[in-house]
Amino acid sequence: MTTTPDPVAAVRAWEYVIVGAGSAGAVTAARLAARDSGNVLLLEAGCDQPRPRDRAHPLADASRLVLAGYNWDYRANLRTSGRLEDLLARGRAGGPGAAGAAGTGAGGGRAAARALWERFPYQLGKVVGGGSAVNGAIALRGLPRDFAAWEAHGNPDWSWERVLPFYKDIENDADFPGHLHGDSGPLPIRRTPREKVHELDAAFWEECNRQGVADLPDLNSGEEAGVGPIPGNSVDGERVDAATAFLADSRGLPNLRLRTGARVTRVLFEKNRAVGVEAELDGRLTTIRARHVVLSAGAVGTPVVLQRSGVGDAGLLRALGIAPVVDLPGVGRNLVDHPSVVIWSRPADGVCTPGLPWRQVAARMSSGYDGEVDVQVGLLNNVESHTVPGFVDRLGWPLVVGISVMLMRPRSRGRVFLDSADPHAAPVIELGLGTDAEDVERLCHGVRRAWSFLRSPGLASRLTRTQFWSDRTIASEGVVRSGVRHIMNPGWHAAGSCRMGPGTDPWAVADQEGRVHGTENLRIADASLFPAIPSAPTNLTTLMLAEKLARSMKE
Ligand SMILES: Cc1cc2nc3c(=O)[nH]c(=O)nc-3n(C[C@H](O)[C@H](O)[C@H](O)COP(=O)(O)OP(=O)(O)OC[C@H]3O[C@@H](n4cnc5c(N)ncnc54)[C@H](O)[C@@H]3O)c2cc1C
Repeated sequence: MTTTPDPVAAVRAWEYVIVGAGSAGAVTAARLAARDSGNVLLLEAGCDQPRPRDRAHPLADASRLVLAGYNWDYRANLRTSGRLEDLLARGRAGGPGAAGAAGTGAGGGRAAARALWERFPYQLGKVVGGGSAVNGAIALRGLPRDFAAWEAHGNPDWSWERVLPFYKDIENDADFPGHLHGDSGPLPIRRTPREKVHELDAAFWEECNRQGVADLPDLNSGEEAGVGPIPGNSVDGERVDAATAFLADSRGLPNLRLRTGARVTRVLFEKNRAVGVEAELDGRLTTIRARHVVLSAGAVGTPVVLQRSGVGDAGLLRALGIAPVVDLPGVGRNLVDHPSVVIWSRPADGVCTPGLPWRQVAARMSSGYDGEVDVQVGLLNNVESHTVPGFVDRLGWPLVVGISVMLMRPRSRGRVFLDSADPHAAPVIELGLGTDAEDVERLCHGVRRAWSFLRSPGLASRLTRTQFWSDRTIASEGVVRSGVRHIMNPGWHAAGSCRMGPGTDPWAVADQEGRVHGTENLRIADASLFPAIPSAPTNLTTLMLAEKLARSMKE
């Protein structure tokens, strides 16, 4: 039987192959293709979005997250196990089979009855638009101090002054046109006016003011404490994801090809020069040649593709039987996400309605651990309880309201790695939340602060019951600490697993233009590059990063 080769494999060599059509991949592909810079192939493991897109379609509905249907079915260990160390020991001892089976370390081998924290649903986006197509459409920038940290990691091109023009280039901020904001970029940014916020959000806002948290009408400027409307990339309740904002207008370009159902298994090298990728196209293994390969597979996908290609910790690669191309121990390390604690309550009848906005107001403030502005607090409103992972629904509450405390700059770090060379093996994701004791202490203080908001008359009168927490549990330091450790969850803001920095940094994977150390013609452009997680959800910063990197690729 003869089979016709897939058209994308029949091209002799693409100028650029971009792996992953998520937030960063959509921007990178659109920007590269808009310049007449040769042919660009964008490969996405997931499916395309329906076009035209119905307003009621889950990918369009910004009132809720999309956690099924357009997602990777990953499970994350919220802590760490000894599994990676087992593999590294095996690699040092001489390769596959040299030591016991992987997964025998602390916490690694207990297959049965694993607690939620060991297999937390970590449903990153698997669709054109990636995370931006399934997320909460919160469009908060990082703070100037975050980029001081990026600079301190040896990336002088990423100071606040140097990133601000790129935030502005991507934004169309209708509320604050002016020198600090863009008003003609592809991404619409809107806030709910105070008089239109939901009664629960209004009560939260008032209580913030009463407790001395000042109004901050524009949370995308400055870095001081304050409360205000959340900037969002949705218009009239419709999510405007990266595919809609950046890719839609480029789809017709003759030099851009989007191929969905294309899961890249590895980068192909001649010595250390990337010459293409191997991908499963609708399940069929295919070789695609390219002069430049850009990995935009996200903070889980990118390190895993690198490891499978022989770029990573040589000890790990040897343990898996993968021939090392470049020994880069930082690949998959420094994984970080924002830990949050959510206190769930049942609203009084008639207060909440499914389909109404779920995030409208946020406050950044000090938890009280020290003077630092270290937590973001806000309500998760109008939430249907079946959409909350791990919600103990014995209580039978169909609708819930959460007050969420998110740690803005966690110190804890996790890792993502392969424990098998099988191209279909799922990555091991260990988020390491709370491995740094200070993170736990800050969250404990933040939870007490959130409790004081919840007990205010404006909120308490609209809520009937609260899950787990009470005045008594909050008064006990031990209970709060143990509660925080057990309830803390990630924000699906995976970042940092291939951090950028100079070659002198042993944990850096790419330079500040995204070029993978020790290789040629191979770049990264996605949230895995973040040297430190921004103090806010990560999408807007990922889009800004891709905009800036695409500019440098074009020069
Ligand atoms: C449920 C959820 C809620 C969130 N809420 C918010 C929010 O409200 N605000 C905010 O700012 N941020 C939010 N985030 C985070 C934000 O969306 C991400 O930080 C951002 O999308 C990361 O962009 P990226 O380009 O690095 O990766 P992604 O957008 O994840 O893109 C990676 C793409 O690569 C594809 N891919 C992966 N591996 C392969 C492979 N081997 N071959 C081919 N394709 C591959 C994936 O399918 C995906 O489409 C949320 C994320 C999730 C998942």
